[in-house]
Amino acid sequence: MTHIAVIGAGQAGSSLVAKLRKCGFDGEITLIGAEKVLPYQRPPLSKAYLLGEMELERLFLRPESFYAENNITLRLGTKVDAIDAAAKTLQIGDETLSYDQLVLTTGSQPRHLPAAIGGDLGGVHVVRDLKDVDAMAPAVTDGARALIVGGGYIGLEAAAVCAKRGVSVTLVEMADRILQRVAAPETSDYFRALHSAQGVDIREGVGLSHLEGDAGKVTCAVLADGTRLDVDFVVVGVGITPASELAADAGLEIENGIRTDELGRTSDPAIWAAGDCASFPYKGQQIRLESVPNAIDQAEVVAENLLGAEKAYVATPWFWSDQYDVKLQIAGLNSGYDNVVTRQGADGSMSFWYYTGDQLVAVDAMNDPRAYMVAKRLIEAGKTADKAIVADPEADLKPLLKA
Ligand SMILES: NC(=O)c1ccc[n+]([C@@H]2O[C@H](COP(=O)([O-])OP(=O)(O)OC[C@H]3O[C@@H](n4cnc5c(N)ncnc54)[C@H](O)[C@@H]3O)[C@@H](O)[C@H]2O)c1
Repeated sequence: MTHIAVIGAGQAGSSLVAKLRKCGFDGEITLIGAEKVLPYQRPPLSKAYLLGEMELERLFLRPESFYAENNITLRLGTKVDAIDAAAKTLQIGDETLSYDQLVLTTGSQPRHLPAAIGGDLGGVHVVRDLKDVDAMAPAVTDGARALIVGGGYIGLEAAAVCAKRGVSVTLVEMADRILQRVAAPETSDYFRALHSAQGVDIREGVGLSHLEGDAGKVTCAVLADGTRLDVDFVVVGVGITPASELAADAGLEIENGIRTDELGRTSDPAIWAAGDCASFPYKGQQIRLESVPNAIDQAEVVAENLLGAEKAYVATPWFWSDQYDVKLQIAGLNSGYDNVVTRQGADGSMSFWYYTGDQLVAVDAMNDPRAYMVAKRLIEAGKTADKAIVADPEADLKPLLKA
């Protein structure tokens, strides 16, 4: 019987095995995950779960019974030590497990601050896994003082939760503006103002020099400009690196993560990859997307291709982030844009529409689901939006879809 093994039991791995069964695959499936918990959703970790407003069980993507009922062997708390691509086996401690097809959905690892600058002190937290948030949550109390390093999604979402809990927050962003990896300056300005209004002290263009501690626990942060801040805890949100070591050691091609073709196949014909760890061709580039929608969509396409569909993965990038009562929704990738149209919506909602010439390439929408939905559909269809209509707050956007 054909055996498909999947390494990595996160969003991509869980979606992939479910899709295999949905497509009628009746061979053997093994889903291997290093963490001991059932596959869970990560987005609530830096929001509702950190706030203590979401139970652990509600994080699980599927109940345990799902895997049993679908005859999927779940091997949690299991670390794969090596892949022997020639022999088509996995080394797990003393055990050797054979596969016919292998999928790598190994995700990514958070970057840590180096130990040399105090990154290993107690009270210094990353936000990636359940255990990270469980370790940090008790520190998030009224009156505590926090330094957040990094003004990306993790840093800003953590800042919002901390501020809501009465923590006094300073956030340092090394680049000249927050959210520079994912959004344009207009959106950075919007979120800077939002956080400032909640009392978060955002400092851009300044990095962290080092952390100081007492009895192994962080007490003080020294910024690159010499500023000293007394702190009770530190949140580190300085990005992630794709988990590609196993693949590299197995001799697979690595390029910005595990390199795949448009089908999701790596340089070894029996090994596939999907999610945060995988790079794939997109409009002439080899890109990697760090998002839940990408993890699901790519994994599902790989599942179909494992069964012979030969279907190219066509990414339609979209992202979201919740901060305070603002929902940011992003459609498309704004790389290469050269002009922006601002649309003021009702009740303080807003959207920024990015164009290359007259071609719409991306939209950031704040509390404006309609603008987001219309833009996403236009971008997916390769269409554009008349700038005068976009800029007119009274104009209905829906007719743009019919243009
Ligand atoms: N809502 C969402 O979509 C969401 C929410 C949380 C996390 N995530 C994902 O989790 C991953 C990690 O998020 P993240 O925010 O850590 O990564 P990120 O790459 O989005 O942001 C990291 C930020 O840290 C800054 N930085 C790096 N080194 C620094 C330093 N030494 N001092 C100060 N600033 C520094 C960078 O300039 C960058 O702005 C990403 O893939 C992200 O997309 C997504």
